[in-house]
Amino acid sequence: MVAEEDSGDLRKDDSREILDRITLVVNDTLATEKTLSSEDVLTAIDKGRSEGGPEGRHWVLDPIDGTKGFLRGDQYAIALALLDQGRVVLGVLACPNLPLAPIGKESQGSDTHQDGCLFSAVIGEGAYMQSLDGFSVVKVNVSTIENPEEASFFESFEAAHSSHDLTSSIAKKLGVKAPPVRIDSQAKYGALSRGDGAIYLRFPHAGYREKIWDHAAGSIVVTEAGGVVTDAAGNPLDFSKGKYLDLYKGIVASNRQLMPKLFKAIQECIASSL
Ligand SMILES: Nc1ncnc2c1ncn2[C@@H]1O[C@H](COP(=O)(O)O)[C@@H](O)[C@H]1OP(=O)(O)O
Ligand SMILES: [Mg+2]
Repeated sequence: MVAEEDSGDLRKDDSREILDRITLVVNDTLATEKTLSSEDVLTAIDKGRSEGGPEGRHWVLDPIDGTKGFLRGDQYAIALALLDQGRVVLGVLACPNLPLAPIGKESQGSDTHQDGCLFSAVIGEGAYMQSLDGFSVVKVNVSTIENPEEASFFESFEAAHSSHDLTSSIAKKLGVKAPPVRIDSQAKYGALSRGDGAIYLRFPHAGYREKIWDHAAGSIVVTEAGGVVTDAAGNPLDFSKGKYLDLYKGIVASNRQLMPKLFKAIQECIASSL
């Protein structure tokens, strides 16, 4: 398993109390007769130390994606994906604070006010959403919008995670009328997969390297919903290189119809920002 966290901090002396609390929660949650010790819990966390790569199968886990959103009480996600020979073949994305009803659009008179969505996708089988309590499974599809002026786009809430200036110049060039929808975590991929918006733009600042656990589950949910996820040069994301993604500039996700115009605007805006 390739996972974001290890047990390093929990093994420190001053973490004893929090480790005891975590061990209690784990034992309350697991449906097993056996009671785990704190050491068992630490050992289980450290099973996430695999480096991934092009061979065999690897689970890829981000237990809390969008830590900033989680702490603010906004959006976050629990993201799990399966790599087979370096390719994402399955993804599950839990978004406990994402409304089941569409976000980022004019109110559509929905009477659903429930929060908590679970997105899932298996390669070749489409993408699905259900409520976190396991009801109402629906197939999801990305937006079919072709005119960029009618498209709305998602980006990071945190300006430190993605350049809001660059996305704003891209949106302006495309004639996008709606303001950006800024939310944390891979919940953006989930919302995109059900057509809440039509574009997701992510341009981390120079020097930041994207990790596979931040995109594996989200990207298969979007591609199985009919969307496209690439870097800013149109290259597909390559999950076979270990923990990191080698990207040109950033990540772009949208529907097929919008991609040509989107790339043209992206190239022009990147060129004029250099
Ligand atoms: N400086 C950074 N630039 C881009 N992404 C970052 C940066 N620091 C952390 N992240 C990661 O970006 C992802 C969330 O970004 P966003 O919510 O803006 O989409 C998270 O995986 C977060 O890590 P983490 O999972 O530890 O929260
Ligand atoms: Mg993350």
